[in-house]
Amino acid sequence: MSFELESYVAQILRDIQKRGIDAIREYSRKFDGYDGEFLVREEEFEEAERLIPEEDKQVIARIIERVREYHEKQLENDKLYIKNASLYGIIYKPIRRIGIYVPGGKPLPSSLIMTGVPAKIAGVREIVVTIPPKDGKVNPYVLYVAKLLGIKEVYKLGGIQAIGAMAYGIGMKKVDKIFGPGNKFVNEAKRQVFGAVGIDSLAGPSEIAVIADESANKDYVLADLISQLEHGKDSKAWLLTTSKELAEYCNKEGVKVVLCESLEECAEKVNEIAPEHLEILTKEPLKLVDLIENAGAIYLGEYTPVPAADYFLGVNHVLPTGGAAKFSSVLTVMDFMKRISLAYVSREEFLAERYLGIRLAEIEGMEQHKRSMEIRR
Ligand SMILES: NC(=O)c1ccc[n+]([C@@H]2O[C@H](COP(=O)([O-])OP(=O)(O)OC[C@H]3O[C@@H](n4cnc5c(N)ncnc54)[C@H](O)[C@@H]3O)[C@@H](O)[C@H]2O)c1
Ligand SMILES: N[C@H](CO)Cc1c[nH]c[nH+]1
Ligand SMILES: [Zn+2]
Repeated sequence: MSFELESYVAQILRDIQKRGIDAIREYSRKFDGYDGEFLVREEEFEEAERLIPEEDKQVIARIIERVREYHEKQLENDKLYIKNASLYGIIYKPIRRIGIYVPGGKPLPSSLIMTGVPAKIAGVREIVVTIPPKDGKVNPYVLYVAKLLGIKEVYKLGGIQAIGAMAYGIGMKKVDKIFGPGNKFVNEAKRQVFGAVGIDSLAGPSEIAVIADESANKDYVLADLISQLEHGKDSKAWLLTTSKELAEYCNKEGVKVVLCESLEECAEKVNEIAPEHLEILTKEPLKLVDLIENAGAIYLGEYTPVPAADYFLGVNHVLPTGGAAKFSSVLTVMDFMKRISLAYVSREEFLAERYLGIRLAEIEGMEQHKRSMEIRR
């Protein structure tokens, strides 16, 4: 992230905090050419539903089913155990109110499926969606997906102003955590509002890295690299290969080609990049997986191209970019939940073990902590 981008976004967010809805309206006019009501009306949902052909409704239903099937397996049970008649553990609770940003430069209903489905599985009660309008309207497929998922609060808001509105509660009730991908402005705004709200990850402009050897189909490799560049000029594509012929074939605008001595060297370079997606198209792709430490998602073999994962495999396509895969992960159901630690201690354990706490309180000079443990009978 550049210093210019950071200060540009900070200035807009500060203005939104200071001037509230007036600033939101102004930026909406300026960046999205929109000057109307932000909240989508029931008639607009109905109109969107009418516009969608029956076959597309079936495609969407089937994709939602596949995404649901994959994500349901991620739901974790509370982890509790009993020791000395005491109860210890971790319990999970859904976040109460979340905001989902749906990209709208090129509207991506698939991104609402990828965020809305796991949110529902987690049991989130209140879901707000924002998406930049085009010619004053929200993409009908996005509204249709929202309707299928039971999401009623959809706002015609995009970019930094959408993130500011959700984070500071302007023109809507404030959310607890913001989810969803977006361009560099959205991503930087999410980074800056972290603290006022939670965020899922830094899921910015799309990226792909491919590790391939001489066994890979050249056309497949090139098509996959170029697929992610289609998202926009900030997207990135790297090819790491041991094949000179493939390197030459894929040496096209926007593709950074790195010719390596070995597949191990390819893996090392990938770990430095920490790409959003990594495809491995080698004779034995599974053998390389152990060497990869940093990637948002790893897809193996000829029949797992990134676009398949973007749309229908069921795996989540909201992934960290810009090197954030070094410290964060693909979106899962558990990102929509909080962990709460739980303990219910028995008298006998407390009395037998409290000398530990009392001594540590003495070491730290915490008289009142010590007293709280000492006075119990
Ligand atoms: N990492 C992931 O998981 C993932 C998944 C899907 C999509 N993506 C990425 O999401 C992005 C979607 O981008 P998009 O542009 O299509 O939609 P977007 O909704 O993210 O951004 C469009 C909005 O940006 C704002 N904007 C544009 N120019 C601006 C400017 N100069 N100053 C301030 N605000 C400005 C406008 O409000 C506009 O509505 C792509 O980069 C794509 O690669 C990432
Ligand atoms: N490739 C994107 C994630 O970086 C997801 C997506 C949505 N639509 C098309 N592609
Ligand atoms: Zn994509």
